[in-house]
Amino acid sequence: MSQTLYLECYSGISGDMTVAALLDLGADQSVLETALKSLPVTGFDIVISRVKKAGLDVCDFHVKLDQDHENHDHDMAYLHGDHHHHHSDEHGHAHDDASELQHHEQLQKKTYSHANRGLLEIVAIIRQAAITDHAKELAIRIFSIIADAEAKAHGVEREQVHFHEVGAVDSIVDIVAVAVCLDNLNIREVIVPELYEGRGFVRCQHGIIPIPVPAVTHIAASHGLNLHLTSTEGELITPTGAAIVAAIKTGDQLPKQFTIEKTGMGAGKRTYDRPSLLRAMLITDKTKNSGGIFKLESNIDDCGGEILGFVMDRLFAAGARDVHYTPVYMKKNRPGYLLNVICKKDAIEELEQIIFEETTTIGIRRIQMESTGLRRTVKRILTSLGEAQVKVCELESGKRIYPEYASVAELCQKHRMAYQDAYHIIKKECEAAEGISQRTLAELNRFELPLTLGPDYN
Ligand SMILES: O=C([S-])c1cc(C(=O)S)c[n+]([C@@H]2O[C@H](COP(=O)(O)O)[C@@H](O)[C@H]2O)c1
Ligand code: NI
Repeated sequence: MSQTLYLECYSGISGDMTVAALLDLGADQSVLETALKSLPVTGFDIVISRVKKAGLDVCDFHVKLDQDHENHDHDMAYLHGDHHHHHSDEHGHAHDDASELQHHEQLQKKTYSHANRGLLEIVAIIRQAAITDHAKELAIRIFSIIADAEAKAHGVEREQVHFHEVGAVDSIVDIVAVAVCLDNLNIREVIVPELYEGRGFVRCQHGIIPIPVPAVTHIAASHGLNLHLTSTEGELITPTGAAIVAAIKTGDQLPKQFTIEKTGMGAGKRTYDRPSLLRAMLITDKTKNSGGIFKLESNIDDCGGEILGFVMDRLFAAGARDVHYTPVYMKKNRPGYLLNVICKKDAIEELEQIIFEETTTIGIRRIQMESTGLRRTVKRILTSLGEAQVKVCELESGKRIYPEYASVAELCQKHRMAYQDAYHIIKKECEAAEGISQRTLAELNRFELPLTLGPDYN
């Protein structure tokens, strides 16, 4: 069964935090390790461990790079210190013709080592990995979102974007790992209400850039992400984190009522004034699974009574909770009927097919509704007239018994009695069998009205 993931981003989000949170939620570590070994990329190793964050036991996913591939991603002095930039070149992102040629040569190779990759090379790397098509498609989607944001930030075409930090080995590993873990957990719905972000400036290979960094603002703008700015000094949302959310988010509203099946916590590497944590939860939407009901509606002015009677029977037989018609005056003053069908979500498809097949309608409206129901049990109780089927409903003030129509009608026929008489006997005897005693007037007085009614209450 597919699951709903809720990402709680109170300390922002990055690639490694997401992988760690998903592993903590139960993504298969050996599946991930096999997937990452199949990447045609050298110079890295992964370490999965437990660390403490604000005293909490949290999963950590670390991509260990060899010396040739090391960057400053987790070096707070480099990111936020005022020492001089390590790299003298503030390189742009556009390819010239020569580097374009070099790219295409490299696409032919089976392994890739340099850090300044373009989207085409990264896609080629992902395609060669031994991972599912769904995971490949997801990883490519995340990188494409980053490529579009980088293109906007640096004023170049998407194909000319040359990734630096975000195209380095650790980013490829993080993004492929996120895709493999989500696929492994069979997650199809993802709710991310908001992303908390810090403020100030951060150093990257181009120089010192404002927070949220441009790649993040472009991703947030193009994909409707809700940002929540805080007074924390520093970058809480990385471009990779924002792109992951943009690629997988299916909603930003948590259901009104849900249960938590599992929680996972992933550690971030950077230290700020708040613990660097990403909390992920697998949740079940209780409004969908229990009270979630729908009304199907259709106005019909050109369909005979026999057909409407017949379709009602078919709808009930196919699982409709209720079916009824309301007489209406439609356009051009035509008398017609409004067909109302109440049903559960999983019955919608079949019921709509029946309505289209049987009636002349060419459109059905669908409305999701909320409902409240009393707890009820259907019981068969032995009475002096025979066995009767009743519904026993529970209210705060006590139980109520409702004899079922078909059962009362059967006993009426058997004893040649009037319906009301049989109903009365069955109800009384079933109430006694269920221990429902006759209540006094004081017990029944729920509106706190005077017990002796005055002359105004005629
Ligand atoms: O590498 C590039 S081009 C780059 C661009 C930007 C822009 O916002 S533009 C920002 N950064 C910084 O790189 C690190 C790593 O990001 P990951 O997404 O790979 O974790 C981060 O601090 C970015 O702000 C790089
Ligand atoms: Ni950039």
